[in-house]
Amino acid sequence: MDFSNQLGLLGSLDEKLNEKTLEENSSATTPFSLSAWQAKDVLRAIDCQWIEQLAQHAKEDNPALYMAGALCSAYLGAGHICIDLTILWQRPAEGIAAEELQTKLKHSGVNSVSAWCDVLRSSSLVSSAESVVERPMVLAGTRLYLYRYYHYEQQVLNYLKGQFDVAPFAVDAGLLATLFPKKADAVDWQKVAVANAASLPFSVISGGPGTGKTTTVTKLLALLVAQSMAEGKVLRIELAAPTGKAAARLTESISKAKADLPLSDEVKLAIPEQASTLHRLLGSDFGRSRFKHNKNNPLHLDVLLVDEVSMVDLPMMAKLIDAMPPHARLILLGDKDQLASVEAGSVLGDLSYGIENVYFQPEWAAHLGRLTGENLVPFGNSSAPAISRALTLLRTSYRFDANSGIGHLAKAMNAGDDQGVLRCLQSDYADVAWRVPEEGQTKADIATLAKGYDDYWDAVRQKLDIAELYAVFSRYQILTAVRQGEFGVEKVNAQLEHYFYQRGRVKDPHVWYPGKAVMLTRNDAALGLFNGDIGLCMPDEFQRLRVWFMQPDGSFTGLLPSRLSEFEVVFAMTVHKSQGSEFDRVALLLPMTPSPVLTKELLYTGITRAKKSFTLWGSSRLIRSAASTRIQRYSGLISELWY
Ligand SMILES: Nc1ncnc2c1ncn2[C@@H]1O[C@H](COP(=O)(O)OP(=O)(O)OP(=O)(O)O)[C@@H](O)[C@H]1O
Repeated sequence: MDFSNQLGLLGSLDEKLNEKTLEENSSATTPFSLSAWQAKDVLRAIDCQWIEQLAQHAKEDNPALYMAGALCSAYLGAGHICIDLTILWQRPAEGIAAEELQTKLKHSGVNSVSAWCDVLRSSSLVSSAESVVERPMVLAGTRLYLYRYYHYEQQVLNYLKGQFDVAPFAVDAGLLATLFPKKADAVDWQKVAVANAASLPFSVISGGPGTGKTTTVTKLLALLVAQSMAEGKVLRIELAAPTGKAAARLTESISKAKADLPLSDEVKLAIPEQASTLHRLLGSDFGRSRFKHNKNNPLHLDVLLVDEVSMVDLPMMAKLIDAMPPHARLILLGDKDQLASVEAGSVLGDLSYGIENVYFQPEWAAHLGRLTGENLVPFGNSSAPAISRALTLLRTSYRFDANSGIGHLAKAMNAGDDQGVLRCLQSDYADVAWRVPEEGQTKADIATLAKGYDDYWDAVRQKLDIAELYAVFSRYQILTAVRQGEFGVEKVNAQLEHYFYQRGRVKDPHVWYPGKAVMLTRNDAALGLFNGDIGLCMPDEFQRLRVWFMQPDGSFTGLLPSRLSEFEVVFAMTVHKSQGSEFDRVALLLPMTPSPVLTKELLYTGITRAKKSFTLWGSSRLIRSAASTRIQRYSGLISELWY
């Protein structure tokens, strides 16, 4: 979390408050002691620091304001865009009982949510959403935001609302029929998705693993390209994804899917394959949060396709939208059920909130029915909000058939069906296994887990070409749910390296060695590498060890290890870091003790990283509890778009 977001605004607040110095204000009594909540880990040091500074500047004796502000800051740290005072009143946070919060508020004269809102509205630190001015916080109804995040949310909402009234673009139904020649009995949602996205300036296509997202958007791009060619126009298309790995996968999938298109080579050639990271597309100057491309210097494109959108946080989405030229189309692709972004927001989840049940407004269902020849009347819903028009959900997985344990397990986990998950783990599926780790057995478990890397060590010994080695490495991955503790990523990596050392595969785990696998933990401006990029250490032709990174175009760059500053070993990685990647074989390790990070989204994301085999390591108690725990992130997007 970028704490400067909170503290940064104090700079401008400073000026507005007549350059009062901290010395002058040092007599200001901190109006409410936050230390009790900090001691319970409800607040972080940064939340308290921020509020104390605000209190010193504003000199308002207003505990109810500072309580709300501190919680707003803490919730942002946990990934929420705002807090809703109505919800907070009943359920403040883990570690604070509603009674405790309400008693504290009552002591400061606040007896209800509306009284709390009145107190906030009267403060010089809070702007009202009706007439926003630059103050540290904004109150919109009962939702309280830090100013910057309110602004990001408004940017996204204003963009979306601006797209809803655009008249649909013409779509060549004949071309659509060429691209989807077979008539299936059930609705062909891929065809509907293409017709929908081709009709609109903004669209979202969501689907689980193997539901044909890439196949579908490749056909969509083909349709757009062919239509433009027919009009004698050249379409500028850009492909992007949040991470280097996801961009490389998109490049690979699009180039494969293009080969099967039933269209001319001329059309195929005009569809780009090369995807870049969002940072690169927007012109990152790394350390800074500003990008080269923005409203004043928009991207030079007509169509932008962004994959793995579940990983895109609200600030990045706002910056992306800001850089879109007004005439361009934006197509978002992702799996709405995956873990939300590491940083604040759950943009794809919020946009797709009602996608499972709501479907299209009746006239839009009729429009798409005419284009596709599908009977979409049953999917018309007169109460569907405007956003529903932009969404299509792909429902059939072509990767996992009826016999696939991974498919069934993912489905049960996604539905939060804890009994179904256990039944699936106990069944005889060839592609799913379950192990319950026991205390004191870690050594044996690590040996079992390490066996998955046998192929990789063979490849290292044979000094395979780096591209082949990379491919072998990418087939197997150990995932962990947590960073610390038993079965946390740090300990597991150390234990694996030690095991490889004992087996003679690694001479000295404390120095660079052939086969060492690392993941960068920070963007590196000088090297043009990104957080999450994976490097494999192997000698070059002069027998000098280099760490090889795959570039988005599939080529490899070898760097001297001394040039890398922030990285970690990656024989195991967290599920968070695995988003955007897939592996043939996955072992997912749950911690030994309960953890708030164990949610159905985390396990679903871990399960769906596996293509051919999946082993879950964890107790039935923790698996059941995770299946029944959903991540919820507060924002105003759902209420503004869906109600
Ligand atoms: N309509 C279809 N009929 C048959 N096979 C299909 C269909 N659509 C996609 N496939 C196949 O299913 C597989 C997965 O498709 P694709 O890669 O497009 O899905 P995806 O949703 O992008 O997958 P991922 O989860 O890997 O991102 C591919 O082998 C593809 O050829």
